[in-house]
Amino acid sequence: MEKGIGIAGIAGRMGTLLAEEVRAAGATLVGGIDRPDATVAGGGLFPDIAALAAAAAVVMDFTHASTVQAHARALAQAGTAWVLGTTGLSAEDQAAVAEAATRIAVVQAPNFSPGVNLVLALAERMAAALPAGQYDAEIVEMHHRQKVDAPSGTALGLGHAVARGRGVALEAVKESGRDGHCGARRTGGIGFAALRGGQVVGEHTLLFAAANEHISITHRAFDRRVFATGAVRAALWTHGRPPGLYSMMDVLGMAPPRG
Ligand SMILES: NC(=O)C1=CN([C@@H]2O[C@H](COP(=O)(O)OP(=O)(O)OC[C@H]3O[C@@H](n4cnc5c(N)ncnc54)[C@H](OP(=O)(O)O)[C@@H]3O)[C@@H](O)[C@H]2O)C=CC1
Ligand SMILES: O=C(O)C1=N[C@H](C(=O)O)C[C@H](O)C1
Repeated sequence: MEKGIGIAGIAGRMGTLLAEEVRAAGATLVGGIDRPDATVAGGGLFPDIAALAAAAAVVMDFTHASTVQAHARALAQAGTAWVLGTTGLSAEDQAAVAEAATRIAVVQAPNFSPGVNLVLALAERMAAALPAGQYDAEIVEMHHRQKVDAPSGTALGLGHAVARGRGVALEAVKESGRDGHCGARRTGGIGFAALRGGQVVGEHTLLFAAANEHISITHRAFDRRVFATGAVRAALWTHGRPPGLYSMMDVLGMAPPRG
């Protein structure tokens, strides 16, 4: 990779670790963008995403959903690959990601840990095997008090995996933020609950609750570094990759072959 790796959000919780992991992988860190007065450990602080995109072969992006549409345009224009970890995207943001992916390689994942991606694959298989009329699917997540979006991107990813397994669209069956007289649970609904507190790195449980048994699968991240090493792996994987919207499953070799 001639130009090296850039980081959007380089001074943030993830950005700081990403910079360390780029160096640990023996790759070149060109620098990143963040708030103008940010201190960056290694590489330069670029004035904006266009300048970073011009200098880097790939940008790892862990910022805020409000940046996504501008970053999509700048990276597509520069022909720079994009590893997108930011969560909380709107439908319009997601459309901008898909548009960029017609021109550049984009690896988008709500969670870059190998363990969560295995859980996502298992979730789809479990949902396909357990009748929706008997097994109520509930997704519970907990994160640190600073997290700004809910449910987490990973929780939504789990919801989509369950919905795929059941052959339905998540939007049609999602039950989020129950409060007050919300009525009885809908058959086939996929429920979400988000807890926030302390410095929890990220915990996700998918529960299938039937009348006579419960099955649950839980992932706990103890250190953000697990996301950072996965994202650097994804960034290196983009080298020479044709335009397209890829997932961490593609990077891990767990995705079904593309038709
Ligand atoms: N996919 C995955 O595996 C993971 C995804 N995430 C996601 O990554 C994102 C970031 O998380 P985290 O690192 O904890 O958050 P932080 O708030 O610690 O870091 C984000 C950084 O981006 C900066 N930033 C925000 N907007 C801009 C902008 N317009 N231009 C330049 N810099 C900007 C912030 O600056 P300022 O503080 O001034 O706003 C901050 O320094 C979240 O969406 C989170 O959900 C997190 C962990 C793993
Ligand atoms: O904001 C975080 O911290 C995390 N965000 C991601 C998400 O929304 O799923 C991944 C991880 O759980 C940490």
